[in-house]
Amino acid sequence: MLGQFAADSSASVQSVCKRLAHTGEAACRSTSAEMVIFIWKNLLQTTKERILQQRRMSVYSQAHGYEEELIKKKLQQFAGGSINLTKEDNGIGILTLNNPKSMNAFTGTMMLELQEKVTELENWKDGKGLIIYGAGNTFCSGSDLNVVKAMSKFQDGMNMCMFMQNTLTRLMRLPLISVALVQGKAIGGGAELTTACDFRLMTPGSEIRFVHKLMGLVPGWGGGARLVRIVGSRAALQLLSGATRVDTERALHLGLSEETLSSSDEAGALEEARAWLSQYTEGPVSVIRAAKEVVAGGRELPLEAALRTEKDIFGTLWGGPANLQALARSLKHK
Ligand SMILES: C[C@@H](C(=O)O)C(=O)SCCNC(=O)CCNC(=O)[C@H](O)C(C)(C)COP(=O)(O)OP(=O)(O)OC[C@H]1O[C@@H](n2cnc3c(N)ncnc32)[C@H](O)[C@@H]1OP(=O)(O)O
Repeated sequence: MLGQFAADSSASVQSVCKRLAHTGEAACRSTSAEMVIFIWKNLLQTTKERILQQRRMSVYSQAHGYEEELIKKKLQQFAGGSINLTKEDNGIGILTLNNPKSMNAFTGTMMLELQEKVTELENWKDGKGLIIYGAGNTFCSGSDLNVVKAMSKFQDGMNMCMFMQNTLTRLMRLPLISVALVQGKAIGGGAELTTACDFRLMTPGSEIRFVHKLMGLVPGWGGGARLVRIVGSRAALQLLSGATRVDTERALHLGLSEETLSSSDEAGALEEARAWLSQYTEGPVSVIRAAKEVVAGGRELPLEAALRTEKDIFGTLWGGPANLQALARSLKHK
């Protein structure tokens, strides 16, 4: 957390320095006390803008009775595993769920780390794509059952639900084309996490299963609402009320998975997933990110709002470098 704050603050300082460079002349005339106040004001403003942007991307705030600091403190008590992020030069991020002794079940600290990594991805301006996969040849078995048992009080459950919905909604809204690489099992919250990605790729023998009914529950990480949008309400109702095991064949049939990969091992499957994703991430960063943003708007907003969003995003590209270069090349799309 502190590390992230330091990184964010340093990014903010850099951005303030850039602004200072632009207004260098005026700043030079200031006394040093005025300079300090100026830097602090800018730093505060940048931090405020970042927090506001995160709120806009989230679903719940204090107004909904959501107590973020309280739930963060509680989650901190359940340590274990990690969420790792590597950002490759080709603009593809690799997010690893790493708790193989529990089939990558989410401990409390993993939930917190996921939120931190999503923030990091929101600030990654060169990113185009994201692959999420689990360590040890399996995707994720949902919440750590020890956490579920310890958080059985109503308000804890509600806060954890809102925490995970906020994080997964921000993940879904990233301007990156995202893929869940499902090896082994994606169970409960693990199945829900796959629905926060734009695409799912499965390896032979893997399965996605919403087991919530068997626990006397329904999805709470937003996986129910997203599943309806992916497979339609009839199939979603069958998968939830039947706690149905969705194998690779059924997932393809339902449109839940794009493709069954040929490799079962981690390295091979990751390589295949990278190759699959690169079909869509090749090209200028601004254009790929804009394509995802247009689709995200179309997926979530009422038509008029989506159209206006599309216009705004179009406006960021029209007459821009990628557009002018393409025009100069007089391309024919044969
Ligand atoms: C409510 C919902 C949500 O929050 O929205 C949730 O996600 S609740 C969580 C929903 N998920 C579940 O209920 C999954 C419960 N687990 C299972 O059904 C099973 O473990 C499978 C995931 C199908 C794997 O079975 P398999 O026979 O292949 O392996 P296994 O059972 O020996 O599991 C390997 C080790 O991982 C642990 N393990 C597996 N899933 C776990 C989980 N969710 N929390 C904590 N530990 C877990 C097992 O206890 C075992 O540890 P030891 O070797 O030490 O014994």
